[in-house]
Formats: sequence, C-alpha cells, structure tokens
Amino acid sequence: MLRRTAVSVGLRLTAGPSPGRYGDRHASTTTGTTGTTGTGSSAVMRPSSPLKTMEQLGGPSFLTTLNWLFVKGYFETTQQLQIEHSRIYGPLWKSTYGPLVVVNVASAELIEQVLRQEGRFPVRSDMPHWRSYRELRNQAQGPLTEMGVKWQRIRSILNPRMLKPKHVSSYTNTVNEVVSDFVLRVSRLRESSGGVMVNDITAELYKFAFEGICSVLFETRMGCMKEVVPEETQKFIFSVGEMFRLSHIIVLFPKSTWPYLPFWRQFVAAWDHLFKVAEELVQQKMEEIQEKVHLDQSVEGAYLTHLLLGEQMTVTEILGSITELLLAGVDTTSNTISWSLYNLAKQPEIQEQLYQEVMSVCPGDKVPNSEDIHQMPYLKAIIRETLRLYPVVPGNARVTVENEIVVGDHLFPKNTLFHLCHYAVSYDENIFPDAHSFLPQRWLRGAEEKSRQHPFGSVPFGFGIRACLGRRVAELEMYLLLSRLMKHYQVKPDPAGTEVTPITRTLLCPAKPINLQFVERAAQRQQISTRVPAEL
Ligand code: HEM
Repeated sequence: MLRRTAVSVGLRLTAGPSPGRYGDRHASTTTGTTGTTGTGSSAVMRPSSPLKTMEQLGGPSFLTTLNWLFVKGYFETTQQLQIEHSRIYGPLWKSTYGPLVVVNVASAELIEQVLRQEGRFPVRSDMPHWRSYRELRNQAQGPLTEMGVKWQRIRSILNPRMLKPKHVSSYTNTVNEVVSDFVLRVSRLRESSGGVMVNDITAELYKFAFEGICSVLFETRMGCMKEVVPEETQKFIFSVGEMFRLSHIIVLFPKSTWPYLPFWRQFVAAWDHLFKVAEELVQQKMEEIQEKVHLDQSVEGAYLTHLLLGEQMTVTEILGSITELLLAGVDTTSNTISWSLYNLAKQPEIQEQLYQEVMSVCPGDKVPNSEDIHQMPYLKAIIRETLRLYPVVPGNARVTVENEIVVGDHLFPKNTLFHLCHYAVSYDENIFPDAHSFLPQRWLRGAEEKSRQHPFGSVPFGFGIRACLGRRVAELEMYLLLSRLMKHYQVKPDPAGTEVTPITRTLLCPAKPINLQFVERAAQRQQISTRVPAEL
C-alpha cells in the first residue's frame, strides 16, 4: 500500500466552486405538473391525472429479454435494442433481469424529468461489480463509484483543475506535444504500410488518449507514441477494454455466483493491473516531490502534484480517484475521434469545410491552441454530431435514492433504477431530422434546427453535478488532435469499402477495426503544383 512520503509544504488547493456550476444544461422543467411535494430538485412532481404505479408499467419479461439478447443477438448491440424496444413499448417501459427491475426511459422530455429530480447526491447505479473489486482489494472508491456525501467531497476536490477553463487551457502545450507525436506516429504507420493506409486507427488512438491523460495528470510520458510501446502500457490499455467488456457480462449474474465465474477472475485481474500501473505512477510522483523538497526546490506541477500537496485526500483515496480518471480517459476520447475521422473520410465536403476553417484560423504551420479552438465552431459541431450518432455512453443510469418521483404519468418508489436510453433519443427524428445522417451544421449557432432542439436530446457528457468530470480535458484533446490532423492529412475511406457499425461493451465502440487512408496535404499541394504546368 502506498504511503504519503511528501512533506507538507503548506500548499493547498483552494476550495473550488460548488460542483453544481459545472456541466449544467438549462431547460424547461416538466410540463403538465400541477404541484410538487418535498423540497428542491428531489421534489415529486404531481401531474393532474391519477398516477399509475410501477407495477402497471409494461415491458418484456425476463425470458423475452433473454430471447432478444441471446437468440435475436442483441447482446452486443444493446444500443440498438433501446430503439427496438421503444418502438414496441413506447418511451417508458420496464425490463426485468431476474430480481433486478430497470425502468427504461427513451424520450428527451422524460429523461429531463428523471435528471431534474436526481437529488443532491445523484447515484448512477450502485455498480456492485466495480465496488466489490475495491472491497476485495481494500482500495478506495473514486468519483465513478463513490456515493453520497463521500462522492460530493471527492468531486469538490477533483473538479477545479479538471473543469475550470483557466486550468484546462493550461494543459494545451502538454496535450499538443502528444498531438505532435501522434502526427509523427501516423506518418510512420503510413510508411510501414508502404503507402497511405493506417489500419485500426482506434487502437492507435487508445495510445494517444492514454498518453494524453497521463501527461495531464502526471506530466509523465508513457512512450505510447514510440515504435515499440512499453508492455505495461499496452497491458493497461488492454485491461481497460477487458474491464468494460467483462462488466457487461458480469452484471447479468447474481453477485453470489461471481467468485465461481471465470469472467470474475479475469475482471479482478484487469482491475489489478489498472491499480498497479496507477500506483506506480503515483509512487513515482511522490518520490519526485520528496526529492525536490529535500533539495529545497519549489514544487510545482500539474494535477496529481496538486492532489498530493493539497493533503485533502489520503494517498489511498488519491489512488482510487486517479485509477478511475485514467481508465475513463482512454476509450472515451479515442472512440469518439475514431468515429469523427471515419465520418469525415466518408464525407469529403464536410472534411473540406473543416480544413478551411482550421486553415483560416491557423494558417501555414501555426499549431492550433485553446484560444484558436474558440474560433472553430465547425470543429466543435463535428465532435458534437459525432457524439450524437455515437454516444460513448449509449445508456446512462440514475437511482432515485432520496425520494419517490413522478416520470410521465407514473409514480416510482424510492430506489428505482432508471436506464436513460440516450442512444435511442439521439436518433429521434422529431428532435434530429434526418437523424441517421452525419450533419454537423445542425449544431451551429443560428441553424434553424438548433433553436428547436430539445436540450436533453443529446447529452453525451451526462447532466448536472454528476456529469462527466473529464469533459473539458476530453474536448481539449479531441479538438487539438482533430484540427492538427486536418492540417496534415486528408482522410479517405478504406479502399476495401468496409462499413463499420457500433457495438456496446458498456461503452460504445467500433465493431471492427476502422482502417483509413491518410493522404499528406503537403504532398497533395506539391502534386498539384507539379501537375499544373504539364496540364497547361
Ligand atoms: C468523449 C469523451 C467522454 C465522454 C463522452 C464521457 C462521457 C461521460 C458520461 C456520460 C458520464 C456519466 C455522467 C452522468 O452520469 O451524468 C461520465 C462520467 C465520468 N467521466 Fe467522462 N466522458 C468522456 C471522457 C472522459 C475523460 C477523458 C475522463 C477523465 C479525465 C472522464 C472522466 C469521467 C469521470 C471520473 C466520470 C464520473 C463522474 C461522477 O460520477 O462524478 N471522462 N463521462
């Protein structure tokens, strides 16, 4: 177990603003209500007509659900099952998984109702498998798994340097170094393919994302962009994927059976590795700080340094949080950038418009920074549209731990587990006309459609005080990488014409490798300039 060795040097994180300031979306509250009971956001909203009970809510039986998952084959495409089931049962239905009852919510209005009544300490789900691992190994819960007042305390410590714009923009140079290395890596991969192909770009982007989040948290480079990636790093990335894949399976079994499942042992092994790597990085940082203190040098640094110096958390608590930040930072940004590139390759006119925007803000060799990004609305719209079509978290959850709540015309008891079907809502034609098409312009200010969009139609980073902690860092990484890639390369589809669709392994990811051609812009310009005289 880690022990804090750094001497207190009197530096403390100043208490940040209340977490409620971050990530809030403002929208109208429930319509059709006549009054409320209780207080604050946890109040029960009472509609004018008599309320139905949870028992009266329709939905598939356990056997029917098993049939959909394993006979009809939706186990890996549960995001699509949201759409199929909402067609059959409407926007609100109940699914049973043995003793577990889940209320599915698949309309923007109803999702808004659930989220606006989430209470002071929102609970996503009790995540028994993730929490059990921590109990087994005596590790601390982090922001993903902790609950109640303890969760609120963790967020109040972690939030400021993850979400405040001035802190996030201070990570620009660090992230840009990783972006530069990624551009070089793409160039090496093209060379090794003997042309312009880069196979399995998502696998490459996992390395980018891990390197990026490590550089933000630890100011440490992990060597992910090197020709040969260190084995431990490769194993960390693999373990993140395994942990998410196995999570999806383990929750289907009762907790009492877990110790006998081979999946459980693999799941524990994956977590062991995640904690091991994080522990080594935390230990390394503590030693660096210790040495500087001994040499009487000033101790400055990024995220982890501040946590260690702040002394608001024990080292075990810091380890629990850092491990969760690391794992949350890998598959999320990488899958999103993969889908962006995949769609840009398929739609050259959209890619050209993005290229023109980037070049107009950053002409010549200018490297885009966070200030430049503010002037790139189309770049942001592309990421927004990507996250609508491919929300990394296709279905989120909330447990109403504080009060009974009304959703639609039903009253739900305390401790109801709601599954928020964000994927299904993202494809709702009433909110997003031509919903299956990749149309970034729908997100531009002034676009007619934007003014009509329901604010809960696409909430890829979640909502409220429990919304994504890494949102600002994720956006910074995605904007800086995509804009720079555009400057260097024109991305074209795999000549084999392979179509890639998404699957769900807790997170939404590509069902098979995304292969793309990266055609160098400079080479293109040169080709054009050498061709012109001949054509003349
Ligand atoms: C495209 C990138 C990402 C997307 C779409 C995304 C999405 C989400 C969503 C939907 C949630 C649940 C929010 C809720 O329940 O309301 C979440 C939670 C979280 N995310 Fe992200 N995420 C991304 C990247 C990141 C990154 C890079 C990090 C780490 C730096 C991160 C760290 C977290 C953490 C710690 C939580 C748990 C927050 C809590 O429960 O208090 N995420 N994310």
